Formats: sequence, structure tokens, C-alpha cells
Amino acid sequence: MMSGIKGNKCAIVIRRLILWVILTNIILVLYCLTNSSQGKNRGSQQSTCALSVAELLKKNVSMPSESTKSQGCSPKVNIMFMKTHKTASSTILNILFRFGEKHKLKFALPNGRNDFFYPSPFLCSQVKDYRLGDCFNIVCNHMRFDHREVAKLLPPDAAYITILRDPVALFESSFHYYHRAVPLTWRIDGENKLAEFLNNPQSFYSADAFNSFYLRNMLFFDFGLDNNLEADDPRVMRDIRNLSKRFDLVLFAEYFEESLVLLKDTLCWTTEDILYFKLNARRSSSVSHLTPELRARALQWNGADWRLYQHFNATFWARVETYGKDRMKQEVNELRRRNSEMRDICIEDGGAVEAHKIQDARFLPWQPVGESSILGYNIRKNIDPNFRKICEKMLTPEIQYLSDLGVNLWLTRLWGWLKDAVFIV
Ligand SMILES: Nc1ncnc2c1ncn2[C@@H]1O[C@H](COP(=O)(O)OS(=O)(=O)O)[C@@H](OP(=O)(O)O)[C@H]1O
Repeated sequence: MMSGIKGNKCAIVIRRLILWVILTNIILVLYCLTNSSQGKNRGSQQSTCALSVAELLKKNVSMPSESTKSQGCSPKVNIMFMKTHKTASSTILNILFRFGEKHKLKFALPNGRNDFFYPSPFLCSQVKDYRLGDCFNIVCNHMRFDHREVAKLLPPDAAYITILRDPVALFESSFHYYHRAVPLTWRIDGENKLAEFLNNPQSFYSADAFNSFYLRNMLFFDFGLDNNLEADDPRVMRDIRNLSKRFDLVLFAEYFEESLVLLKDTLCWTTEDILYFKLNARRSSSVSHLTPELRARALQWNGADWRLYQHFNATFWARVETYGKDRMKQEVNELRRRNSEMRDICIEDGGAVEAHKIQDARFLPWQPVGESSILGYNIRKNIDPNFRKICEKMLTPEIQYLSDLGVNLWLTRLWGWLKDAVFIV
């Protein structure tokens, strides 16, 4: 009887494995085909966003609300948001999508999927319907950053913004979210794979292995830099200094509200523009709590990211100082009050719920391979009709929002369908 059950289980695992290998190969072939066709354009992408086109773009924009004019500045509409992984970037993305839609701004959107062919370096030709000289207001989807390529899409006055997160929290989140997509982690034994890995990372890690960048200095990788540099390599600080020349504002997941207040100030926006619900959060039971020793190991392993984080953390607080600490406190309180009002208006039972409890598929977030750990929301049943639209938009996850913006996500959907077929959760 027991050996029968074991045999059955074994057969299921083998069947899944075979299916997984076949499906992954199909995806890889499709990926290579699409990737190589867009790669061919590389040599021809010399032209930048022409000034005349940028002027034309300005005319089509419905200018943001009167209220900011009283601040003596005019709202910025040209924005590059470098969407880093696992840093609360989806919550910022939702803010940008809403702002862009409201003011009829032109997004540079990905084509066929939700990112710009990540982890390949960014190319203009990856933008949906891109033609030489095209100008856009907002670029904000996942990419591997390449400043020169991005600059071709945007008017010269564009604000460059990004978000960072404590490298330990980021590593923990990424390790959990991507572990089934990173073959290097499959052979880690034991209950606590994260601890096993951190106790001896070099024995599991290989820089050349498939998807290895999810395991080390992911911020460095996302910014188009070498994520395998040791923290004391002089190139690390050189790269950080170069990045600080590129970016006008660096936000922090840990100081999310303060970050939004600085965003509002930098872009001359209103508090209404920065209202948000926390998106893409994991259920708490999926979060591994690291001992101080493991935390130290994680920091050492992600040493380049730690230097990056420390550098911008210092500049962030210097900026808060200039902004005014009391003023910041007041603004954060106001933002909290307005967010809490929106929660009462929009969200059934006031908070996030497990994926299986989400009643409307429009609000179901994308889940990692093999599990449903990402929380989402139910929209209030008896919602005030005046707030229905704004609530729907605030609650819409990245994939569905991209679809609403007109992106045909066939590759993402195919991948989603395959992962769900192999791992029924
Ligand atoms: N407002 C706010 N403040 C602080 N932290 C936040 C916020 N919004 C999202 N999060 C946390 O960010 C993690 C998801 O990051 P991303 O949206 O960038 O992920 S993704 O790369 O787009 O998949 C995810 O972290 P983990 O839960 O640790 O995985 C979210 O909980």
C-alpha cells in the first residue's frame, strides 16, 4: 500500500518534471525568437527623442490640476522610473500609471510581456510600436537599465527616479519569489534553504548559471552593472557615483511615505497624485526571519548593493533635512490620513487578503511559480459610485493594468498558463 502511494507520487513528480522541461524549452525558444528579432534593430537605433516631437507631445498632455500651480511650480510629466525588483516598485508603478492615464501622457510600454525583455539590457526597439525619433512621457516597466538607450526615448528635462530596499529584505524576498526559477537553488537541502544558502553561498552559486542574478546584488544587476563585484572593488563606488549623476531622486521602500512626499515635491504633484495601496505584498507566513548572524551574511553576500543602499540612504536623509523635518512629518501624516480614507472607501474588510479569497480576477496579482503567496484586495461591495473608477485603478495589479493600457501580454500569459499547468496550487 505504502509503496503504491510512493510510486504514484514519484510518477507525478517525474511527469511534472518532464512537462516542466518541455514547457521551459518552448518558452526559451519563443523568447529567443522574439529577442533576436528585436536585437536586430540595435545598430539602427541612433536617433534620440527629437525636440520637435517632444514639443508636440507637450501640447497633447492635459496639464495637471490647478492646485499645484499655487506651489509656484509646474507639474513634471516626463519621467523615467527605473523599476527595480522586489522593492515596492509595483506600488510606485500603479501611482505612475494613474497619473499618466489621468493626464493622457504617452507611456513607453513593453511588447508582448510586462517587462523590456529583462534580463537583457534595455533597447529602445523593445518598446511597443517604437519608431526612430519617437518621444514618450513615461518609461516605468522592469528593465535592465541602460542610460544611453533610455535617454533616446525621453525629452531632456525628464526626471529620473528609482527605488531601493534594504538588500537583506530584498534578497529574502527575491530568494522566496524566484527560487523555483533559479535552478541553482534546487539542490539546496533542508527546511531552511535560505539559511543553508547564506551559510555557504559560494558552494551553491555560479555567476554563469541560468537566472543567477536573482541571488546576488540584484539592485546592481537591475541598474545594468556587474552584480558579481566584491564590495571593496573600486568599480563599485565608481558605478554608484555614476548612478547618482543619472538619478534625480532615489526612493526607499523602508521610508515609503517620506519617499512619496519627496516625489511629490520633486515633480510638483499633489497629495492626491501619490495616494496608494500597498501592492504585491507576501503573506507574513512566507517571510523568513533572519537571525542577526544570517543578516550579516546576507549583507556581506550582497555587499555591492549594501554600498549602493548606504550611499543613497545618506543622500535621502540630507534631502529630508533640506525639505524640513517638521514639514515632512506633517506631509506624511496628511498622506496617511488620505490613504486611510481611501482604504475605507475602496477596500472590503479594510485590508489585503490571500489570493484564493480574491473574488474578482481583475484584482488578482501575479503569483510566483508553484505557490499563491502574494496578497491582493477585494473592492468594496457597496462602493460609492463616485469612487468606483479610482478605487478600481488603485487596486489593479501591474499585469491587468498593462493590459488596460493596451499591451498584448501574450508571452506573460503563456508563461502564466504553463506555470499553473505544471504547478497546480
Ligand atoms: N508601500 C510599501 N512599503 C514597503 N514595502 C512594500 C510596499 N509595497 C510593497 N512592498 C513590498 O515590496 C515587495 C514587492 O516589490 P515589487 O512590487 O517591487 O516586486 S516586483 O519586482 O514587481 O515583483 C514586497 O515585499 P515582500 O512581501 O517582502 O516580498 C512587498 O511587501
